[in-house]
Amino acid sequence: MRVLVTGVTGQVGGALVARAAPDGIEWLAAGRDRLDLSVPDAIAAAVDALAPDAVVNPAAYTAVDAAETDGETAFRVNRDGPAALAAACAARGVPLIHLSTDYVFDGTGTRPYRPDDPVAPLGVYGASKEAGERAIRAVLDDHVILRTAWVYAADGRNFVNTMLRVGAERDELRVVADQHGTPTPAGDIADAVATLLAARRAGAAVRGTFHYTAAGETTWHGFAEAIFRRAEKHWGRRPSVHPIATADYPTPAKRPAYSVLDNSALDAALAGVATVPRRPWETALNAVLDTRLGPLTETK
Ligand SMILES: NC(=O)C1=CN([C@@H]2O[C@H](COP(=O)(O)OP(=O)(O)OC[C@H]3O[C@@H](n4cnc5c(N)ncnc54)[C@H](OP(=O)(O)O)[C@@H]3O)[C@@H](O)[C@H]2O)C=CC1
Ligand SMILES: Cc1cn([C@H]2C[C@H](O)[C@@H](COP(=O)(O)OP(=O)(O)O[C@H]3O[C@@H](C)C(=O)[C@@H](O)[C@H]3O)O2)c(=O)[nH]c1=O
Ligand SMILES: [Mg+2]
Repeated sequence: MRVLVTGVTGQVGGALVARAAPDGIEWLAAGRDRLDLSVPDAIAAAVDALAPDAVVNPAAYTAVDAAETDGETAFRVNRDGPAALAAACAARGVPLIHLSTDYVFDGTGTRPYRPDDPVAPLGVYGASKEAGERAIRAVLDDHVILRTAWVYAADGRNFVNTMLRVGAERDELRVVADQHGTPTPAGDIADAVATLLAARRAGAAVRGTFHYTAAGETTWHGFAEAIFRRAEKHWGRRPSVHPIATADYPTPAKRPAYSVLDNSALDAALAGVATVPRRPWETALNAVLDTRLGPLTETK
């Protein structure tokens, strides 16, 4: 089974193609040079040229604040590109696994969001991703939309690397403590996608919208504290992180106050076929930080 993977310079796409493909699966890595989501008219030809048996689409416009003033690009990349990709999959009769986000929710929920809970994005990025989900559902039955959240990897533009950069320079940081979610490593998402593909190859017909994150929940403040708890073992110092309210950290885009995702639908869909790998968020974070900062020694 030849699996076309987009966004291979990004966190999730990069983790996927860096990972050994499951038995019988071969990755076809397609960067922006081979498949540009902002040129929807060229997508069918790009897919035909690669002739995949399945497509995974982690490529996206992910700059949440920039999207507020560049909605045209965000919608082209996050809605029109995926729509064309889904149409190309439909024409070839192959499935699409598409990545989406917790930012499709408005954050007024009081229990973890289920895949069929109503969406109401607060910002342009979330709206463009939500529009992409709808566009895929409209043209391709054989799809999996996998929403995840708060993604990071040792390399990449993410909150962990922002905190490490700023925390290396300053002794005090201020981080919002009233937005709740679940930090999730790109490598774990890649493992979940690989599990889905292997299940698919074994004949399981998993279709629809699902959630996948690490286990547990925290706030951006709690995430920052955990980052520095581990970094201290490497650095021998620890900056203090002051909890603040969202109102005290103004950003162009509004973000959900609560976007914890209920993962049980995915586990249920794969029950009896495969176990979806999932670690507690802080266990996963510590492993990624040790990769990023080097091995711990006894003396540190
Ligand atoms: N990052 C996060 O915190 C979260 C991400 N998600 C979703 O998960 C998925 C993966 O995110 P992540 O890996 O973190 O994203 P990254 O921001 O790390 O990478 C984005 C990727 O998309 C590619 N890309 C951007 N524009 C285009 C385009 N016009 N044509 C082709 N490729 C393009 C980039 O390529 P290039 O290097 O050329 O720019 C890059 O490879 C996305 O769908 C995202 O919406 C969901 C929740 C949280
Ligand atoms: C750097 C920094 C951020 N913050 C706040 C701002 C914001 O509310 C929160 C997170 O900021 P970031 O900009 O790093 O994260 P953000 O870009 O909002 O991350 C999102 O990216 C997209 C792609 C997704 O799909 C989401 O799941 C989510 O991961 O932390 C502080 O309070 N203090 C700080 O020093
Ligand atoms: Mg950001």
